[in-house]
Amino acid sequence: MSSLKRITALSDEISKNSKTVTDYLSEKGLEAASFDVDGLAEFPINPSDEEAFKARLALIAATRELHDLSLGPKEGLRYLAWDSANQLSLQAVYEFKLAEAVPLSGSISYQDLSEKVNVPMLNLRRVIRHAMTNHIFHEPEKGFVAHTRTSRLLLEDLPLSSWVGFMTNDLWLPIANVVKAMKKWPGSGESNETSVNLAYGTDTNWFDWLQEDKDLAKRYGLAMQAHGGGEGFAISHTVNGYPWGELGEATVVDMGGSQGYVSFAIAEQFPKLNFIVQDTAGMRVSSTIAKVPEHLTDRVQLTTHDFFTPQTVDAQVYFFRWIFHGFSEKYCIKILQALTPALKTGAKIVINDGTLPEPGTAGYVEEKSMRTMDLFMQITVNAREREVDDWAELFKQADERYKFLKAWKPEKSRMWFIEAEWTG
Ligand SMILES: C[S@@+](CC[C@H](N)C(=O)[O-])C[C@H]1O[C@@H](n2cnc3c(N)ncnc32)[C@H](O)[C@@H]1O
Repeated sequence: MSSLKRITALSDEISKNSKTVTDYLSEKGLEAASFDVDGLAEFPINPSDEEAFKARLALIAATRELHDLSLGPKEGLRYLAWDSANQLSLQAVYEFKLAEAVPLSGSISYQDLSEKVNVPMLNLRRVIRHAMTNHIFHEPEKGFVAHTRTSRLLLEDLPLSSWVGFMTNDLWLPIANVVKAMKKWPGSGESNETSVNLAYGTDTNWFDWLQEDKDLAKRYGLAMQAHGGGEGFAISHTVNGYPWGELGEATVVDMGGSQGYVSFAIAEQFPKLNFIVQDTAGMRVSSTIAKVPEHLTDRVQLTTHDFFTPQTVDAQVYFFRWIFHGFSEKYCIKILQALTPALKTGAKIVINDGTLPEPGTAGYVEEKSMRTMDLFMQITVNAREREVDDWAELFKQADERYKFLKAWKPEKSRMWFIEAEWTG
């Protein structure tokens, strides 16, 4: 397609998809998301409303491409490289607690704000004015700062503001050390040979290291909550995306199942299933242990088991959600091998995890999200997201008696199901 035609096609697509979205919202008497301080922080489009849901994703992809095309490759690359300044202004907003210091209604002068947060006026004003180019705060009249819906989220949504702090504060130095780590430890799958180790001068792996700092551990936990609340990661996809009902009366071992919240959700909907939720001893101390809801106590048990040690529980299904993407091949193979002592012929291994789409096959939003997640797994733990073929290979390498069955992505989910069977 000629470059002129591409621009016209994109703008037509944008106009068509905006109309689909706005028609859908106005028919329901709803508003769109907005930067207005009292506006909506999210589009109220139910994923089951296929047309509007898909139109919005197409709108994001087309506006992004048209934006980049309008810049052109040369200017685009210049911008791309120095857009790390976005991280800088966002970090300053987080670190100086500016969302708390700006009043929710009305505005505050830069001078008063500067005194309130104890940051010199000129430095403060420039980071805020840069943040404003990303819709964080606005300047209703010259010299005054007021909230937008985006900055208000930093004030009111603790998991999301923790995500911001975690990414801009805690992971910024590691990000700057990834290439250095790749040169120092080429191809390493060890979780203590990462950019985090270089950035913070530690030999300890990421999870142990972050537990040493209570504030960081808390911020990480909240940030992961914000990530789990992101589009496509809801537990409902785990509950509805696998034919749990076809298992009949069965026991599922939820390995690395944390405090059991995923098992609770599946158990609620499938009354014939029993769950053994295994996690490390550290997750079973009184300060972290969740209560099993009263009506599920006879079907869900929280237990302790290290998945690198031989499995002893006899079950029909061994379930892993968000486990394998946190480990390199060597360790994933160890986890699968440690299962084999307990496996009976026909036992299923069910994995619910990220999977990289074949390049160009997923929409822009999903592709970008999964590619970014893949990089973050490298940054923190030298792990990776996998393609479908990689999953099949993983089972093969662990033990020839594993038979890889299939991998699929429930519609609208960003997480996949990967299923294998024990034939031994
Ligand atoms: C990313 S979380 C996933 C939790 C849960 N499956 C979910 O979907 O939200 C990883 C979990 O694996 C657990 N874990 C890490 N190492 C483990 C090990 N060696 N044995 C058992 N569980 C482990 C962690 O404590 C944590 O609960």
